[in-house]
Amino acid sequence: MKNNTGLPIILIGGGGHARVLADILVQQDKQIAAVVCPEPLMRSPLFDGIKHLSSDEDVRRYAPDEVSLVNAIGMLPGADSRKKVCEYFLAHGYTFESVIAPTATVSAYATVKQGAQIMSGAIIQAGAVIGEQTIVNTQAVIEHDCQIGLRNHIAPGSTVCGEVTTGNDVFVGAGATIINGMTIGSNAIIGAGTCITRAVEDGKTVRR
Ligand SMILES: CC(=O)SCCNC(=O)CCNC(=O)[C@H](O)C(C)(C)COP(=O)(O)OP(=O)(O)OC[C@H]1O[C@@H](n2cnc3c(N)ncnc32)[C@H](O)[C@@H]1OP(=O)(O)O
Repeated sequence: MKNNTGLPIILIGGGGHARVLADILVQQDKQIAAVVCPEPLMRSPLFDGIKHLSSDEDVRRYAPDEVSLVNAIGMLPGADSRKKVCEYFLAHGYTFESVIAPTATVSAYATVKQGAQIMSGAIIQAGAVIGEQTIVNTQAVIEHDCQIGLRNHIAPGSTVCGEVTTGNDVFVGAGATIINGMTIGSNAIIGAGTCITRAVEDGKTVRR
């Protein structure tokens, strides 16, 4: 019941993304020590028997070398809670665990950076780099040699073709396609179902 750092895991967040992550961690026989959520936890067998902490300050009763964190707050356009949690705990010396679902396919020649989350059925091809804290969600495809920045969310079913570069805090909506070689600026939002055929500037929202 250990994770890959050998430390018990604290899940920061108790919503839908947290339950999907908990499902993966349980499948991998990893130890979830606690879930942090200011509201009462949704009744779910996934959280049975797991300690409920209600604030980030509660986490600080654990020393940074006693636990490993998983950022279980989802990322939707315009919401910055995931980013704030990340910055707060890194500043206090904690480490975020990466999560790679057993059904994800990650090339041995790809790089998945610290705290990234590769969800069920996602595919990461050779030469791709997935930035820290980025979510590659269910069945998303990151093709060869893409450079995906820090804290992106590549939502379910989206396709990022070869040699695409994204900045930081980019959101790529469900089912979107980015054709090969494109550059997507930091904080850009790509609407669900959009096909991107031109570069997208920092902070731009593009929809169909
Ligand atoms: C596990 C998970 O569930 S992960 C979550 C995955 N979720 C997603 O991928 C959702 C991504 N979000 C979107 O695509 C959003 O709609 C955004 C961010 C592009 C736009 O959001 P907003 O600016 O708030 O748009 P809003 O909802 O107000 O809609 C404005 C108009 O644009 C339309 N619109 C919204 N999104 C899209 C889209 N992706 N493509 C085409 N039209 C859209 C709306 O129908 C609406 O049209 P109307 O004025 O004719 O009624």
